[in-house]
Amino acid sequence: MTYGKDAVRPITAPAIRAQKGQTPIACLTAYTTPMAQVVDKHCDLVLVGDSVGMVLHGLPDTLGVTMDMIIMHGKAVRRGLKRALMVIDMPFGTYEESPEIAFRNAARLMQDTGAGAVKLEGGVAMAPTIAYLTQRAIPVMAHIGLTPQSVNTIGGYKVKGRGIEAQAILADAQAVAEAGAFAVVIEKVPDILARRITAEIDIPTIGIGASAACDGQILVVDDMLGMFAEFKPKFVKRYAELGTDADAAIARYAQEVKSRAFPSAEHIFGDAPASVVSS
Ligand SMILES: Nc1nc(=O)c2c([nH]1)NC[C@@H]1CN(c3ccc(C(=O)N[C@@H](CCC(=O)O)C(=O)O)cc3)CN21
Ligand SMILES: CC(C)C(=O)C(=O)O
Ligand SMILES: [Mg+2]
Repeated sequence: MTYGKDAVRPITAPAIRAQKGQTPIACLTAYTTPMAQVVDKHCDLVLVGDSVGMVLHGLPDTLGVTMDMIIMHGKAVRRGLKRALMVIDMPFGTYEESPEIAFRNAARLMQDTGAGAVKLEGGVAMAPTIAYLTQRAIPVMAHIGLTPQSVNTIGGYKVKGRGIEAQAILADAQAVAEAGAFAVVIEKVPDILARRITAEIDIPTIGIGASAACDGQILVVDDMLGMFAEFKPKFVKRYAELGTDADAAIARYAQEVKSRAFPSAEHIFGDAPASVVSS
């Protein structure tokens, strides 16, 4: 191991921040080593999202995701990365209470997984926490608009920032930029609002269901690969249909086992000594 060198991915939080107004920032989630390896080849930023709870653990929302759960996936992702910045979501309940508690948990996430930054949900209300962390060596990505950990107070995963609510979302964007976030995810808001925010703040905006004008885009990798079959929000573009492919492959396998078509000669080992097999 090269001292000091292998620890930092070539793409750092300040490098992402410097992409503002330059070429768009390509981001995806990953939760496992093999997926992280593929995303690392092509994307600038890999998010270990708390969506892992819904996508891989069958939870109904992201609120049940724990530190231990996200740390396990973070360690796996870290092993697959050579280049991209690794960002890890702070789970619900691990940062809202106070900046001090947020620091304790963010430091643990970075120490245990090797992530280069954390992400947390919230705008104006979380600005003091974002400032506290960034002033203490923890790069923070903010997340505004639709914040899935607030599903119970919002009452669903609807578009945010239509009508007068747009003012509050713009204030959130300005607050997190002012507090020192190196980038901000903007989820499920009208195109015109995401455009205006992107034009008005000096940190990169990363859109998900937001606008092509954002400084970057993010999706849940399982969604864009069509692996998470039942989840089809408007903002997800399907670049593959791996869920359908898996269904067909597994159906064929089960049928071939039952008909003894599998395994065939090419999958079995020959030449046991006659003394063993004859009786
Ligand atoms: N697989 C997956 N992809 C995601 O993008 C994602 C997660 N999981 N889990 C965490 C959050 C939750 N997110 C969500 C969840 C639902 C919708 C959504 O559009 N749901 C409904 C509409 C609901 C409504 O309008 O009230 C839909 O039509 O799909 C959007 C983002 C985004 N994040
Ligand atoms: C959808 C992205 C932005 C996220 O927060 C997650 O995957 O948890
Ligand atoms: Mg998340």
